[in-house]
Amino acid sequence: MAKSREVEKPNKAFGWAARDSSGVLSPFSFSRRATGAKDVRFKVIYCGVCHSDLHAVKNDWGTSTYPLIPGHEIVGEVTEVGSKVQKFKVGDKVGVGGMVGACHSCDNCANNLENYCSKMILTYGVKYYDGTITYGGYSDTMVSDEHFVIHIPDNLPLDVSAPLLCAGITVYSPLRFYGLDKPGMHVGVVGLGGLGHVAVKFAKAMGVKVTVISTSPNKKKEALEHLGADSFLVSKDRDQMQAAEGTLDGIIDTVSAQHPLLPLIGLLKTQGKLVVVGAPEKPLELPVLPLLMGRKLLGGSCAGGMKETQEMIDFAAKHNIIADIEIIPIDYVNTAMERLVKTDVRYRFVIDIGNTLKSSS
Ligand SMILES: NC(=O)c1ccc[n+]([C@@H]2O[C@H](COP(=O)([O-])OP(=O)(O)OC[C@H]3O[C@@H](n4cnc5c(N)ncnc54)[C@H](O)[C@@H]3O)[C@@H](O)[C@H]2O)c1
Ligand SMILES: [Zn+2]
Ligand SMILES: [Zn+2]
Repeated sequence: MAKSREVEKPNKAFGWAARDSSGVLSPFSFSRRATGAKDVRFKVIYCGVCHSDLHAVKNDWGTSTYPLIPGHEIVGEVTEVGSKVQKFKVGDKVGVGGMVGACHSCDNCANNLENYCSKMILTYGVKYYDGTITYGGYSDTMVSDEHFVIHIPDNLPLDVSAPLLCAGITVYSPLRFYGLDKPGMHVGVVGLGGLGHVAVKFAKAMGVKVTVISTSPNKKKEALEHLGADSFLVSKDRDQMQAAEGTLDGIIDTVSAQHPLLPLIGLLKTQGKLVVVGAPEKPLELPVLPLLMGRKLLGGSCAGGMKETQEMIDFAAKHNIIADIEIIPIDYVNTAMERLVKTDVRYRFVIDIGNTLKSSS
């Protein structure tokens, strides 16, 4: 008996948390629940810095609670599994993305769309079933129900695959769902940041022709020569935009701030699809007539279900798709956030949690 009570005691954990909407992160001690029967516990080795982490620490969406430990591109190595865990064993390389819970009984869950379950539990900043608050991956350990844990294939290094757990699935899922994955199609990617740069790589691996649409020509050479895009449009250059009107089957719009949709709708062919995945805090203006005139479609998409997330990672492993990252120590994270505001990153910050996050206690 004494032993089982001991096992149920929460474990000490350590991370970096924002305490208020200044968004400044600092060391924070907390606890993680004991490993339950269906839980996987792992040592966090790397965690990506998603722009959503920045929105969250600054309470851009008005939903944040503090202290808030961000991070939902979490990878590491399994240190303990519960008695009923079937898919994982100690030593496995694993990852957790944006969610750690769902109801498992609604239509969305039945269709492997846990990400759209009304009871979906985010990886950080919300209440878990046991009443505790979820904390993200800017921390030393992670505990999650095995259903929300992803196997990282052996040929994918952990640091460059961490961003796939959010950025990767967020662009892979709409490319598949909206049918923008057919060889020979022509797809635009707007915003060449964390999401955008992996969108280019996934679309190219699907055999799609890719045009990057960016506000400035700064990233043109890299987009074409390094990321493999076929063409590059500067959205502020009217002549270029006009010449490209009606050429795209679809667009994945990853822009994190307010921006005009009209020029993007103009780039679509008849029946083309504009898919918005960026999450600006303010509403975007939607000009309806240009949609009607071309029977065009505007859609959204949020991350992806667990089955599709594993499929995405396996696809990435097969096609050698990895994120382009800048590895940073944890004590650089506030500077990294400031640089993210200025879009000064190529193309994802990844925190070296394993080597640099040390508990002061
Ligand atoms: N739908 C989802 O499930 C989901 C998942 C992850 C991230 N997001 C959201 O997607 C957005 C992008 O995330 P990210 O991590 O790739 O961010 P990022 O900062 O790495 O990239 C954002 C890109 O948008 C560009 N941009 C910023 N402001 C712009 C403007 N006013 N006009 C044109 N371009 C502009 C930047 O140059 C950059 O290339 C964020 O809003 C994030 O919260 C959504
Ligand atoms: Zn994210
Ligand atoms: Zn559900």
